[in-house]
Amino acid sequence: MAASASWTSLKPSTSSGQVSWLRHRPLSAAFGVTNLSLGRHRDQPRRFIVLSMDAKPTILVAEKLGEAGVNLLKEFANVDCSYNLSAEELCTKISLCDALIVRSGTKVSREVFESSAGRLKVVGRAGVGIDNVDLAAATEHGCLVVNAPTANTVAAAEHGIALLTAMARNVAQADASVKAGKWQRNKYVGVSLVGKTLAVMGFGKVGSEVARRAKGLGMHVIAHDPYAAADRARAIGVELVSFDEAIASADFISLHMPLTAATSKILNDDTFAKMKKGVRIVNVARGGVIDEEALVRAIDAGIVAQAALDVFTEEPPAKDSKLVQNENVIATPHLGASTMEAQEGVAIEIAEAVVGALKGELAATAVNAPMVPAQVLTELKPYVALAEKLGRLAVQLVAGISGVKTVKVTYASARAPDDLDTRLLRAMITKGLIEPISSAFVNLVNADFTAKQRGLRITEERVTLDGSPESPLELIQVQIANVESKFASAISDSGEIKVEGRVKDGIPHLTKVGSFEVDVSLEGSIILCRQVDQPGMIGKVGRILGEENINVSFMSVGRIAPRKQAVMAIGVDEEPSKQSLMRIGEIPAVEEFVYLKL
Ligand SMILES: NC(=O)c1ccc[n+]([C@@H]2O[C@H](COP(=O)([O-])OP(=O)(O)OC[C@H]3O[C@@H](n4cnc5c(N)ncnc54)[C@H](O)[C@@H]3O)[C@@H](O)[C@H]2O)c1
Ligand SMILES: O=C(O)[C@H](O)COP(=O)(O)O
Repeated sequence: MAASASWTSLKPSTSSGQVSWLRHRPLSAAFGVTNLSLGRHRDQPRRFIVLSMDAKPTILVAEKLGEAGVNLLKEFANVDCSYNLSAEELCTKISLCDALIVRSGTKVSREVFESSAGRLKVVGRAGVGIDNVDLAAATEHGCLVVNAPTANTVAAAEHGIALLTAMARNVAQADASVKAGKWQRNKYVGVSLVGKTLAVMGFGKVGSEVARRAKGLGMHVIAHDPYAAADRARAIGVELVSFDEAIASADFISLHMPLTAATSKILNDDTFAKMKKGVRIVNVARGGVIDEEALVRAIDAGIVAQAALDVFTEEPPAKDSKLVQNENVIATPHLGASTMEAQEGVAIEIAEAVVGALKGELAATAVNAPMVPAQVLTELKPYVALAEKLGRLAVQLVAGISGVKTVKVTYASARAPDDLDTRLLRAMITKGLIEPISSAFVNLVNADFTAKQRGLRITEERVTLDGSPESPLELIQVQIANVESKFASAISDSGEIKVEGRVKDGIPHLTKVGSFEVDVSLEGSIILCRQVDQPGMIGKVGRILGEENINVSFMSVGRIAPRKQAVMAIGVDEEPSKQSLMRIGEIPAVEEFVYLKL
């Protein structure tokens, strides 16, 4: 990563040693949006992705969404409800959209992200499953993916139970028979559920609700989920067992895991062969977790007595699908989430998530970024700002020709290590490090990816302090190794550029530069001066700035010893002119200085 292209570095000759300053390119270019709003009162929420309030974003709703959700979106954005778009039409439209909302019927492929040319900032999945969204491509394009993970849980669980009971009592087949004018009471004798073993595969939100309801029907419920907590299962009277034990002992198997590389075709010829003869299968998860051809074979072989399917590998399945046409199979057209209540809930949940994300709030339902619970976020907010600003300062201290490759971040906290999630802080430091020197748009979603792509290695260290863990962090330190600095005093005794900051009264402060203690609030911009400590320096610098009507927000001097070298940190609200900066550099006692834009 070369720290040069976007800065103007001037080096006027002075009698007092090296003088240099850096001019930062406009932030709006880094964000790739127009009218970026940087002005922020300290009480305003910290924004992560900032879109101008006067440029209304455009949201494409590509599948039917509950009215309440659409109305919420319309309060904030231009909403384009265009359903049944072809892949080409979606790719064409997407370059004009800031957000896209889909259900399970739209493939949000890599081409969609590429076609958006960076404009698409959020994909909202109005439901749970995100297997129709190319998450890797979204992350690489810095596009946040949010879903609505809770609003349809009960609906899906109820549909699972509906299929379970309907299958056991041949409801669908018997109904069709009666409508065909028949009265086949002997043909449609069913099986009872009470006392039977149900294996719930995937003990997440839907799976656990199915388990709870099945217990109410008098079933013996076991579950398999490699990631579920045994005590959560035990609490509702469910035993967690291995995959093989689950499928071998079940009379009924209900699938509730996501479709992933590991779960794809998890029910196949081999696994069907291990099941009890006459097992009955319910699938309201994803069609792809079953090898559908193997299921037909297992039904034909009498291993599987019946299957009740809401989801299919291809949706809709082929009209002549052997599976769907099998008389021992009942099928519904992906109706798990389709209740009035669930759809209203999902629509509101996704509309709020998408609008929040477009406003720059951190999403609680982010799929490709760490979820930060609101409470944690509130607590971390000033540290998030501190982290970005330290990154921004540190990289501006690097001399133009040096390449930033290794950054070490140290967090000092009295909290236990697992009580402080630093992913958000690391992402913001990365953003601060990369954005001033590139055209990259860095956010919580793509921070790690962008750093890796640029060969930037960020290591983190935790220092556990004694004392009260009331505040999450005592200080953050950012060190850049193996570089030269525009401001030699920023190099610590161990040879790295080092900046350190703390939060004081909710405001981020720079508290150390190199080996010098300073104290300046990280607002506006900063001038760092190394000088010979002597009376009148603050006055001299203050007068130069005052003559240009530059407001000084903070000044602090950190020195080795009286009358020896000192570093003066001056916070300014406005950008001083080159002439004023040159005049500061020409003050005889000033040995070096740097102007840093936050
Ligand atoms: N048919 C519908 O309309 C409908 C509605 C809602 C949800 N769903 C689908 O149901 C599934 C579950 O949804 P959820 O909200 O309960 O999700 P969830 O994330 O809460 O639960 C999924 C569970 O599966 C577990 N799991 C992951 N890999 C596993 C594996 N190899 N073996 C066993 N368990 C594994 C996870 O640990 C997790 O506990 C998803 O596929 C979702 O898309 C379908
Ligand atoms: O994953 C889900 O939420 C369900 O499969 C529902 O999908 P749908 O929104 O397309 O009904």
